[in-house]
Amino acid sequence: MSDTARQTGLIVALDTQDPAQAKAWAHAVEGVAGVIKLGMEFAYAAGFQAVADVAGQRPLFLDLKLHDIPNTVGAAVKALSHLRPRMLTLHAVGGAEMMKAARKACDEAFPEGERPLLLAVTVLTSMDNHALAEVGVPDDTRTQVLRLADLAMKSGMDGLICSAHELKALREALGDKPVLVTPGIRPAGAAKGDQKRVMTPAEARAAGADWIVVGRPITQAADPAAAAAAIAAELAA
Ligand SMILES: O=C(O)c1cc(=O)[nH]c(=O)n1[C@@H]1O[C@H](COP(=O)(O)O)[C@@H](O)[C@H]1O
Repeated sequence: MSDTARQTGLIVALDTQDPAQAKAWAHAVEGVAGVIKLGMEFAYAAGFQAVADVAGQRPLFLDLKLHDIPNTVGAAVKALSHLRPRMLTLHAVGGAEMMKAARKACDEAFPEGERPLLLAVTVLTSMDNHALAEVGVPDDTRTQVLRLADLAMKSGMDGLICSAHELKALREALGDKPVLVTPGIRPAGAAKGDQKRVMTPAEARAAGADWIVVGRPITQAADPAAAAAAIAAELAA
């Protein structure tokens, strides 16, 4: 698929502990965000009934970044299936057996199809080469992302979480099939915060992202609806 033909969607990360705030943000980005993301901050603070309440009929990216032994991760995937997420994350460094267990559990929990996309987190966008070296990985971020991406796709994952910096290399190595989702997105001039490997929405689209994930540049803006609309316009330009 050529870069110009690719549609890149916007996922808005509703990172808060407050269900009323999450609902307000979800409402503000209605029609602009293709998917809303609720993660561990919200689920741990507000609980899974609140996750279901905020998501309602909206497509949900449930970002819990599962990482445990295969039996536990498989059981967790089944336990979460009632939420019917559109996307679910797990850490690729959990290994092939863990990812295969997640995929098996997912197939069993959704026998009719329509199962969540399983997305493997490669190297967090908050990490750089130095941070990788600190956890014992001597390779650079790109090499490690490509290694984990290959393992993830061989282990039944549908897609990958990566930074926009690795998109071109991933497309070259793996083609169009993997769903590539990129956080660490910052509109020009926005504060990076704790993110290290960042790109603008337009750059991520040009590099081959299927979805970008944006949190604080929208949720902490004076007008979240306008901020989301501006990013969507940048993706559509
Ligand atoms: O899995 C994720 O969504 C994720 C992976 C990653 O490598 N980096 C990353 O930032 N995220 C998530 O993407 C969102 C980014 O938020 P902002 O930095 O506020 O735009 C947060 O909810 C993170 O949990």
